[in-house]
This record gives sequence, structure tokens and C-alpha cells, in this order.
Amino acid sequence: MSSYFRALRLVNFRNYESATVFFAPGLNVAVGENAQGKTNLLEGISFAISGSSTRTASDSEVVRWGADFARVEGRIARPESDERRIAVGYAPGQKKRITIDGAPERSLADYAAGGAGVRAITFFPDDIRIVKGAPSDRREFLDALLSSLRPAYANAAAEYTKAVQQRNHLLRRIRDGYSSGKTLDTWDRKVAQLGTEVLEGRERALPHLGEHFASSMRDLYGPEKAAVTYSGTATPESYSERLREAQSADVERGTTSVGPHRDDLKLTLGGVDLTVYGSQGQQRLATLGLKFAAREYVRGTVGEDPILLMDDVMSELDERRREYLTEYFLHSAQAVVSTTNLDYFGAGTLGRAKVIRISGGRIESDTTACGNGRSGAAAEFQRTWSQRPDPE
Ligand SMILES: Nc1ncnc2c1ncn2[C@@H]1O[C@H](COP(=O)(O)OP(=O)(O)OP(=O)(O)O)[C@@H](O)[C@H]1O
Repeated sequence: MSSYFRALRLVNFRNYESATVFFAPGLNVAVGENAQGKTNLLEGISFAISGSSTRTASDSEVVRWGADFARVEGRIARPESDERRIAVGYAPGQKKRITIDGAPERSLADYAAGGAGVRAITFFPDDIRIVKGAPSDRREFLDALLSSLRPAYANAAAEYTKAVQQRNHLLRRIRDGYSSGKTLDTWDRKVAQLGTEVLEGRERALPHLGEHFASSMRDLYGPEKAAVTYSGTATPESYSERLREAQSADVERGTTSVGPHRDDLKLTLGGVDLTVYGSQGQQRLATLGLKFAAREYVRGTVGEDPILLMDDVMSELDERRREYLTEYFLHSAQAVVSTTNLDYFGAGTLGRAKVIRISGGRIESDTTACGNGRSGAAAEFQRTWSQRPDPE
């Protein structure tokens, strides 16, 4: 049995002033009309687990309008060990405060790489950009996945980005006559070392991810072979050399032309490039295929099922695929799936799921097949949630 997310409290998070939600293992369906807070709920779980939003790079966006901080708290049920209490507080202009069982966690990278005791794979409709968007969208997807498994990768990727920015600045100074070309070799050693680390991490993951993507697409789409391959400007072995060879051209252009920051993932279905030629439906299914591949990869790496947070995933799919997804979610350790329409799930499925009804930033009810999930548990949680009216 894998860990799962048992309860969430949101304070001043997006359109939630104060809400407590309980989840069950297996399938949880969050239902409500448009603009009620379903996506915000999924984002809140992911914020609690990873310490950051998957939807925005700007943390201040998650703070409820008019409030001066946001706070999320979670309870993680873990097999054969005590429940873990996690909390993430954020006030604009201040450092984020993260605690695990009440003890401060100083490194966001460590926390994001499983510190909460559970990992999440998210799907938001906008994620289709991973397939149809720019190479940077695909790199971001891959980097976020690898960072959620290894803080060392997260640090190397972040340091590499900074080193390339500084190299670019230096290239322009050399071009404009303000710096000597000799200083470039020193920078290039650092860029090459960090870049090689990033390339090695990606190279290790790709074959596994590719295999899982092919099998997910077989189930989701059909027999045509799907593949994901790395389209790189250099290999880990050749990067240092390639960077040196590119020096004079890079000085002329004022940017770094080789390295993991220029690479891409190529996604194909039956040999056809999905980014360029995929239909909307194929691109959406390939996005899901990538998310399911990521789930298998996480499971294979850490030995535990990540939880699935799936926003409005059922709409735009045909009935056969909705049925497939329903089974998939029912058999996962935990899935929280949002929808405007409960008819997407059959009565039999809903009898085995927990249904959470949301309206206007409030949880109207959360019930399981066996009755009301809030009884007793609510009082127990209310006593142990933090009583402090601030981010920490
Ligand atoms: N920081 C914030 N403070 C207050 N409200 C916010 C904040 N950010 C977003 N909202 C509002 O929260 C509401 C609910 O948004 P959410 O995306 O969760 O809706 P939803 O239930 O997923 O809707 P849909 O079915 O249309 O996707 C929206 O009206 C949005 O404008």
C-alpha cells in the first residue's frame, strides 16, 4: 500500500478563505460548476506536497485577494508509520515557511523531492502545451519530474540556468570589448560541469520514460507506436568540447548555443511528430500519456505510487477513454479528479469513490459510499490543525 493524502486545510489560498477537505485512498471526485474552486483545490494539494504551485511561477498569485498570506496544511497517511503533518505558509516578500511534523524544512528542493512523504503527478488542461508548445515547455516538464526525485538534479538544473545567464552576459561584454576572451574558459568549466550533470540525469531517465510513454499511449490511444526521444545539442561526453568549439560563434551572437537549455524532447505517434502534426485530441492524449509515464517512472524509482491530481481530465474524451481512465483512477493509490459533470462517472464508480462537492470556495460536502467522511475525523483534525492565524 502507498502513502496517500488524507486531509487538507486551506487558509487564504486562492478563493478559499478557510476550508478543510478529507480524501480517501483510490478515487476522489471534486465536483462543482465553473469557477467554484476545483482547480484551486488540486493546486492546494500540490502546493502542500511540493511547496510550490504547478500553475504559476509567482507565489503571490495563490494568496487570496485582499489577504496578506496563504497557508496550506496537509496530513499524509503512510503505511506502517505515523501520519505526517506538513504545512506551507507564504506571505509576499517573505521567505516561504515549510514544516514537516512541526520542524522547519529549510531547503525547498529537498522538500519538493519527497519531503512531504508523498509525490504528486498533476494534469491541468493547460499542460497540453508540453506537447504542442515550445521546447522550453517540454524541458520544464522533464526537469520538474527529475527534480521531484533528486534534489541534486534540481540544484544542478537551477545552478546551470544561472551559469548560462552569466556566461551570456560575459559573451556580450567580450563582444563589446569590455572583457577579455580569456575569462571565458573559467566560466565554461563551470557551465560544462553543471550542464553535464543535467544531461546525465536526463539521459538516464529517457529510456524508461520512453518505454512507459509507449505503453501508456497503447492503452490510451491505440496500437500505433508512440515514442519520446531526446533531441540534444550535445551528449554528456561531448558537451565540454562542443561548448569550447562554439566559443567564437557564441561571442558573436551573445548567447550560448549548445547545452541542455537548448535541447528538446521529440514526441511521435506512428512516426509522426505530435508537436507539429498532432490533432488536438492526439495532443491531449499524449499529454496524459506523458503524465502516466511520469507516474510509472516515479513508481519505479521510489517504489511508491505518486498521487494523481487531474483537473477536468474527462471532458473532451470519448466514452471508451473515459471508462479506461475511470478504471485507471480506481486502481491507483489515490487520484483526485475534478469535473463539472458527475455523469462522466457511472453510478457504480461513484459508489466506490469519494465525492467532494465544491461551491464558491467552500466544501459543501464530502461523502464516501459508506457515508459522511467528515464525521468524527473533522473534530479530530480541527484540534490538531495549527491555530495560528499567520503563514507559520
Ligand atoms: N488569488 C485569488 N484570490 C481569490 N480568488 C481567486 C484567486 N485566484 C483565482 N481566484 C478565483 O477562484 C475562482 C475559482 O477558480 P478555479 O480555477 O478553481 O475554478 P474551477 O472550479 O476549476 O472552474 P472551471 O470549471 O471553470 O475550470 C475563479 O473565479 C478565480 O478567479
